[in-house]
Amino acid sequence: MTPGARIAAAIDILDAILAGAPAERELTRWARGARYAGSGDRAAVRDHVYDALRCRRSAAHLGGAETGRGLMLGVLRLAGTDPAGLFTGEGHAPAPPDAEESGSPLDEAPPDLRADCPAWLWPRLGPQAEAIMAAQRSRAPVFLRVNSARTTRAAAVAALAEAGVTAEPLEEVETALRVTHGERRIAASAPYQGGLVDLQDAASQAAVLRLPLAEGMRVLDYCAGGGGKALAMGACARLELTAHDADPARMADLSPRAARAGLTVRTLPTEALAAAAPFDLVLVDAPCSGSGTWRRTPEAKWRLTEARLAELTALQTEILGEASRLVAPGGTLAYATCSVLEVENDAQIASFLSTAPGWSAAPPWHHLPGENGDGFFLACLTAP
Ligand SMILES: C[S@@+](CC[C@H](N)C(=O)[O-])C[C@H]1O[C@@H](n2cnc3c(N)ncnc32)[C@H](O)[C@@H]1O
Repeated sequence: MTPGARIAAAIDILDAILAGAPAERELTRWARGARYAGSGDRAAVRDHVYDALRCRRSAAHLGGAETGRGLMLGVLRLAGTDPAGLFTGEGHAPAPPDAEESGSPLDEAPPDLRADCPAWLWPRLGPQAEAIMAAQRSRAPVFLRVNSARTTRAAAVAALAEAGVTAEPLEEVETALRVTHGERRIAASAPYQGGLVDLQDAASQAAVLRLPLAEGMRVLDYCAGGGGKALAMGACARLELTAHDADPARMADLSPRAARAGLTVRTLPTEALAAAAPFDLVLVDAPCSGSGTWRRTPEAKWRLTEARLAELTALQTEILGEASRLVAPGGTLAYATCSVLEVENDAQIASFLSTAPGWSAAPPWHHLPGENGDGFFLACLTAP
């Protein structure tokens, strides 16, 4: 495909996403129908689509319309590229821009638009709003977690290099590697297949390393999902690990993943939890807005509504109450989100403490999205 044809494909896909279709589904649908597209074309189209979704408000402003075409004109202008060189109308390239598509300058736009933040959310981000949203306008780095129970970072780097993946240790997080080349080769590589490394954001890894884990502890991952946090905890110390999720299908891959990592994780349904309690540590990696990870899932940024946020905070309050009843006396309830919103983080902890006599909390950890990982929040509460 020519560069112009790739942009034309991205325009069609973006139009479908703007009409409500999920981004991944649209990209897959397009790839199935575009047999002529090679892997380089598919990667380039995907990058165009995600670049446009991350910067949707500013791109629409610069491109003159919130349409696939407007977004792609805006994305090129954001990158300092004159769209006329690609919007040529030749072959499969989009038609040249007309006078109405010249867009408006960004420097006169309000700060929330320039930061690509939904307008209603801007006041809720507090004094760090600009830094939080600026970090989410570009692609996220890829991080791996080295399974420290099985190997070292140096050995993992060497094994990855043999598979064509270049990675370097991240100074700030002792288990993390930043992938600098060959990320598409990770899934098929021997160290990944053999459970020596796992894909996990560096902030999630740093959060797990902050948990008070010790040999022999009985630990429950209450919102386990695919089990990323359970596996990371299991690499920190020899634990008796239990995983639970309201949607058990989300844990379907957990047993084979655990086996690859050399761990055993028992999964339990809701009705079996009370009999299995108490646990020395219960981790609640709560369902949340994901506002600290929007550079990975930019469409979620635009789909979040005030009503959905209210639903999520009510669910978080309920989950904290349920999970707290499973913690042993003197044990730890660890509450985590990948959100940067106060209402999902500190406000939840304050509300829990106001209704749970005898519980105490250590100062929480706030991680802003940036070079060293996504936005993340962790609070460790001690049971009476
Ligand atoms: C942020 S995700 C967990 C990610 C996972 N811990 C990981 O590291 O990959 C939140 C999970 O909470 C689950 N969940 C939602 N409501 C729940 C509830 N009431 N009780 C337990 N799990 C719940 C969701 O199904 C989802 O898998």
